Amino acid sequence: MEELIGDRRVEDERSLIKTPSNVQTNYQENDVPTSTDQIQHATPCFVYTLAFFSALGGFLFGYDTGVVSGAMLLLKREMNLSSLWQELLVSITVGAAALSALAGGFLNGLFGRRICILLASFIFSAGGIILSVAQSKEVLLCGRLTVGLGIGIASMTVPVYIAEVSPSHLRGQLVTINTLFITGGQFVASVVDGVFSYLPHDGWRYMLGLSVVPAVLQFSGFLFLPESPRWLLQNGETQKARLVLSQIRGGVDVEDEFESIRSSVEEERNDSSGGPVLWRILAYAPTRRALIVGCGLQMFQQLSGINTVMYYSATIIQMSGVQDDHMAIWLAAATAFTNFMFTLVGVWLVERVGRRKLTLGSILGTAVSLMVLAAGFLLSAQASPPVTFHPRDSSLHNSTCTHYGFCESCMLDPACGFCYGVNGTSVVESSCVPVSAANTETSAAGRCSNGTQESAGLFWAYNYCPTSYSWIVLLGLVLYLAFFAPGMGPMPWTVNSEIYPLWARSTGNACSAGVNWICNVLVSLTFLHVAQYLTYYGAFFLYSSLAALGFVFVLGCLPETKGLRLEEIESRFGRRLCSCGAGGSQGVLYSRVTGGNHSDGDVTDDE
Ligand SMILES: O[C@H]1[C@H](O)[C@@H](O)[C@H](O)[C@@H](O)[C@H]1O
Repeated sequence: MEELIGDRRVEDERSLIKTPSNVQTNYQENDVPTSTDQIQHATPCFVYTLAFFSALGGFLFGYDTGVVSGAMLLLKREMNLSSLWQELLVSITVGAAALSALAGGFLNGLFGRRICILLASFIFSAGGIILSVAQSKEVLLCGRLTVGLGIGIASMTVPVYIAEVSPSHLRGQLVTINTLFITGGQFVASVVDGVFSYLPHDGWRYMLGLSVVPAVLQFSGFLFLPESPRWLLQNGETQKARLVLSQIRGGVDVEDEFESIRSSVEEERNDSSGGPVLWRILAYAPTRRALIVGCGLQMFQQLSGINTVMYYSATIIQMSGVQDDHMAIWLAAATAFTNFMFTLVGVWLVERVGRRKLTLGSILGTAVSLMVLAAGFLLSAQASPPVTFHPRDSSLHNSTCTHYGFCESCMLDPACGFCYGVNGTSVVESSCVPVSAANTETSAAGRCSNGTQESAGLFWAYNYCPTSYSWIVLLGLVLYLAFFAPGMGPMPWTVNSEIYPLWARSTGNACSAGVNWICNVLVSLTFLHVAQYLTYYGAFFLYSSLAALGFVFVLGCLPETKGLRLEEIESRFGRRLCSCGAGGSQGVLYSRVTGGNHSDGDVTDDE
């Protein structure tokens, strides 16, 4: 019986999905457009407006996490920041995001999605203002903490809100647009960093303060936008929910959809055994499995090293011989742009190939490109130029840097850099010397204390070594972004927004977003140490193995949710998922739910 109902719902839903064949058949049979057809053709602009204003939260998430690297270059000079303070200013935002994402689950359940988005944009605006007027590093810290609180709430609320207001055939695409806005925010931040890095003073105030503009835009927009109809129904505001649903669907008949939400809310109410939501999620097998899948995806997203690769992109590019600082900033902007463009590919693919195939292809490609990156670093390390020149400067005698025999070991010590000359294509007269405490672009003493002096044939390499294998590293970087950005970038957010039943949605998303931010902090804080112990190629081999592990996880645990109504997705987690491969019990589950019909490239294609 249960299975029959499941079949009917999927059939109903499938007829709502726009495919040339079903639209045409309806017209031929009835001659009069049905309400289903109207839904197809009239995906109302209102849904896009809602998605746009919500995704501004994603933009701010991307902007505020991306802008700091460029701002830091100026801040450390103008505010005389020690490396501890620099690290604090970067990581406090991510740490605060982790905490507020976790708290966001509670706030979402209590006050609704709309209030939480309003709250996040208010916090973003406040944070931007604090940062742009800061006169001391303590105030800066306070501003960075504030924006972190905004990022955490936005990162878990926005995907949920978009998923809840979208029609199912567009849901994946619209939620993925939020990640497009995240990567768009990171790209805009890198351009803003580039532009304001030319200002002699206070460029960082503009960089950090500009986030107020989208924040105020989002706040003003959301004053007029509605609450999610699903949350309204769950909180007993039935009439309002019906009104909002029909407004969002452009006035077409929403009775079917409304009834399906209502019956699932009622079922949940009757089944509800009480106790804290997290406990109920863990105690009920389908939601427990959903939580494992959601948190696992978020964990593997971060463990495959996206933020390290993005952060490290400027150095990777410098390895290829770009010495000029401004040039490196612009090339880092090109990396962010590549990330953005490939996320766009994800928006295009998600409703065509589905979440599962997209994630599988993406994580496999990510693992392989991390291997390419690692191989590039390995070859560069093996060809690392030796130290051939030992300056007599007395201030260098006590430095550990002078003990290193090769550029590779010199570069792995954050206190040292490599000063070298070039004769044709070979490195000559190279020395390992301490880096200046105030500015990593120069050495503390010796020939490179004035930075790069290309006219004198002298070069300063901090954090990298001159190598002829840099093209392999560059290739690895581009491949990495091409594979990661369409799938592993957006899918963890998209999948999480849809796999939990309504009663568990806020808490489930809060936990998985929390896992994302915690793993983000872990990876970025440990990267330098990992690189020191394992060297760069070791670190990237490690990320590659973690991504490979992620592939196995996705293969065994992630069901396809494309095209299903939110209320139907719970059934996908009703059977054991994680012990099976694509042909295991998951395959059985798929054919039951879909009645074994594989047509239209719909929900069945992953058996
Ligand atoms: O999905 C996003 C995206 O991939 C970003 O580029 C990355 O910085 C974030 O950490 C991630 O959550």
